[in-house]
Amino acid sequence: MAIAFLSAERSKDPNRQVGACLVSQEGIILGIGYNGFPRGCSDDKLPWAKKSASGDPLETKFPYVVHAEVNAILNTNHASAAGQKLYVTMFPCNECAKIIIQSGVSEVIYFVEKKIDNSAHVYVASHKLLSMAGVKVRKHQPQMAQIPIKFQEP
Ligand SMILES: O=c1ccn([C@H]2C[C@H](O)[C@@H](COP(=O)(O)O)O2)c(=O)[nH]1
Ligand SMILES: [Zn+2]
Repeated sequence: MAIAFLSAERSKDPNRQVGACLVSQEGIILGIGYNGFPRGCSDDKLPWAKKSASGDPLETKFPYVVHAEVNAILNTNHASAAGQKLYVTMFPCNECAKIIIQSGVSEVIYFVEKKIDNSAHVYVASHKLLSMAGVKVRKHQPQMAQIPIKFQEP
């Protein structure tokens, strides 16, 4: 989970930084991801807005951003995601739940569940899909409140 949080730090989303880390049953890190625009799509040329004044959805981030869970699975090195565990800083949306299921991930460990707003149905659908598909889901029980990182003096 610490790696997922460190990965989230790389997200340019001003409103929500999400990180994910795919880990083998033996604890080997297989893939890391955070929410961001696709390769080659500039962070400065696409909108990070959550809402647009004009109401045009193309002026928001949603049509363009790749979710952290998808990036972690796609960034997986040679190993398959099947049977592995996905640590994610926020409970996955329904679209990520579909990718998680189809890639064969066996367990999702999440840190927080998004505060229910107008997208509540999305997370209800996630729970329904993951449960029906037999993917284990649990909330992470942190052992510490922060990740102390001390960079060694050169
Ligand atoms: O499953 C998910 C759901 C959302 N995200 C990312 C995608 C966006 O960059 C933000 C959206 O959060 P808002 O609170 O609506 O700003 O979160 C993700 O990576 N995975
Ligand atoms: Zn998602």
